[in-house]
Amino acid sequence: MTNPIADPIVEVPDTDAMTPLVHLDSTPEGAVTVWINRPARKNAFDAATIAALHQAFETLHGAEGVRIVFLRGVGGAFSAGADLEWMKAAADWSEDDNRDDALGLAHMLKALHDIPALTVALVEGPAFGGGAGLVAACDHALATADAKFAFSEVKLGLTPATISPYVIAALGPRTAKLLFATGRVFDADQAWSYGLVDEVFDDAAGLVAAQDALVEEVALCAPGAIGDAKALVNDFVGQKIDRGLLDETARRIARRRVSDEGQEGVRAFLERRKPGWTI
Ligand SMILES: CC(C)(COP(=O)([O-])OP(=O)([O-])OC[C@H]1O[C@@H](n2cnc3c(N)ncnc32)[C@H](O)[C@@H]1OP(=O)([O-])[O-])[C@@H](O)C(=O)NCCC(=O)NCCSC(=O)C[C@@](C)(O)CC(=O)[O-]
Repeated sequence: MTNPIADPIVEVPDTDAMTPLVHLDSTPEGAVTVWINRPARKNAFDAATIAALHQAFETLHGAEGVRIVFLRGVGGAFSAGADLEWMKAAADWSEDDNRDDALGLAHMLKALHDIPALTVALVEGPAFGGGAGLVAACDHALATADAKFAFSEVKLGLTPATISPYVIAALGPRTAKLLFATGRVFDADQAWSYGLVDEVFDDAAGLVAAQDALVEEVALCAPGAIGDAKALVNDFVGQKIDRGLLDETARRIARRRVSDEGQEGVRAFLERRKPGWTI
């Protein structure tokens, strides 16, 4: 597979420009940052933003050498969830047309969930509704102390439907029910206690330092092995430990043992040298 991100270094805008809606920014260590760029709408996503995010996430499925993917909002807000102007327009459509439209969001979230690299949300400011859903759909989340969260859908007469599988997995059913039913706003420390956020930092500088440390840490690891390790969790969560699962786990380590990465990593350890990953 070749890296489909031909020219991934994109300057991150400091303006309120509404296009392009999503930027990919990458480093030689295999770290990619996906920026949601609708700061004038607090990075709320409409159909076009969802399509752009979906495309970015799909691109990362086939991108060789990508070890870690960060998701961040331009302008100090993570995301205010579904664009309510877009939702309002959808009121004129039939229920079936609304379902087809909502499937776009459901598929975008699944594409994020399925990225082989470790995905990390970097949350500053509001992450409301579907924005908090994006945080839950990532594997890991870091936040600044000013971050605030809400599953505010019920206050709008809606439900957090397409995001719910990821939120329930991250928070567990009891907390998810409470937060879904009240729509209450909660802060970064509360998000940490609920398991939606893994670490809280005083400010954006602390967030970026933690981001850099993670990039350095995963740069030592084989990118293909990271993808396979993450797939173990996605594929085996909740599975019964039966004969079929034992066979599957043995098949997965066998595949790694015969891989170039597996052979190079073990050889390098025994030869007391750093492994030379090809990417
Ligand atoms: C985010 C804060 C706290 C920031 O609060 P703030 O910092 O005080 O900023 P603000 O409220 O002044 O917002 C700045 C601008 O962004 C706009 N804006 C802001 N949010 C949206 C939005 N979602 N859609 C469209 N526009 C939005 C807002 O209208 C305003 O526009 P301006 O007046 O400058 O022209 C506040 O704006 C707010 O409460 N926004 C609504 C957040 C919300 O309830 N989101 C849930 C959306 S429903 C959803 O996500 C459904 C989904 C996806 O979960 C369904 C499913 O799971 O299937």
